[in-house]
Amino acid sequence: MAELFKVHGSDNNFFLLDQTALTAPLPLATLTRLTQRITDRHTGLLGGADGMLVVSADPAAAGRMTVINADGSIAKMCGNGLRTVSRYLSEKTGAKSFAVQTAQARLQVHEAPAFAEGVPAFGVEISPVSFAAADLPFAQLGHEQIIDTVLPQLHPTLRFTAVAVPNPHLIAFVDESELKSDTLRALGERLNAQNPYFPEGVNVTFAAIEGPNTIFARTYERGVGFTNACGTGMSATSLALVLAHPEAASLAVPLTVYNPGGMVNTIVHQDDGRYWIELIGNATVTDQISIPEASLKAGTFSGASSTPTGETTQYTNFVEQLPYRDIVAAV
Ligand SMILES: N[C@H](CCC[C@H](N)C(=O)O)C(=O)O
Repeated sequence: MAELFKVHGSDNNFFLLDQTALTAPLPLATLTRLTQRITDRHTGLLGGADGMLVVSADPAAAGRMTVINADGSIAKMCGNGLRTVSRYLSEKTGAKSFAVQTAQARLQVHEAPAFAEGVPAFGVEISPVSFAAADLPFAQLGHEQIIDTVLPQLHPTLRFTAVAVPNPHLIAFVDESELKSDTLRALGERLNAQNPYFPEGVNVTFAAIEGPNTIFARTYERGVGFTNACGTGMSATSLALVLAHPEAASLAVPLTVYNPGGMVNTIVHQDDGRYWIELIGNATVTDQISIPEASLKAGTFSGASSTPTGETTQYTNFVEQLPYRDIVAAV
């Protein structure tokens, strides 16, 4: 029997598979098929998920994380997922601070103080950061870089920032009524269908500034649709906030980012002219799954059986006392 875990960061939920525990690693095509099936919200396992996190061996890091979106596309990174992979590797190796290899970068991670009883937390590095059109990519918008800029092709008045961290993100700061409206869905759907502006799709985040160093963020994700939270999205939004709204946030000062699934802290750093963001938040394991390795090899989850860990209750208690539950109820 092989083992799988259902995990989440800010309720952005995933299946986590450690390939090193299998008799042989699965080919990418099998992993993709398995992800599409197991994450399906109607026919998948345990109500499906937003994607799959695959852990493999790496010669220069505690492990390597591959991120597969629910639709089978590959993501360059996943901030909420990396916290759960960090917890998994920390419990496996005993290390509290180490590096994890991702598609484009080797990122530093560390255990952080728990957010609440039974709500363990990890801090992860989000980098590299780029505003270059080629790195998102975007085209035909009339700009080399998009920082706090009106893009009439997309919306008559909203001001956008586009940044790769390295996942591609498009961000707008909006008021709470716009945050709750259907504008985000319409824009997310449009920019993730065939379109001339973001030919490879883009994660779209709307955020409301709630006070000094405090925002509420919602993301429509490339390859998934609406998720409860997007870790790289909240990190990119924190950087956009520092650049576009210096009255609300500054470099090196912790920010609190609320989201429909919970909250995280972020710190935007600039070292030697290079931006990077620290993302700190829960790393929760909700279920332990045992599954025949033959099923995994066939790209299916037949014969899987699961046991809840009990962490869901503690996480729910933590989330219920957070502010802005009225926004969560509305979106
Ligand atoms: N939810 C993830 C990001 C997934 C990104 C993905 N949707 C893409 O860029 O393809 C996070 O916590 O950072």
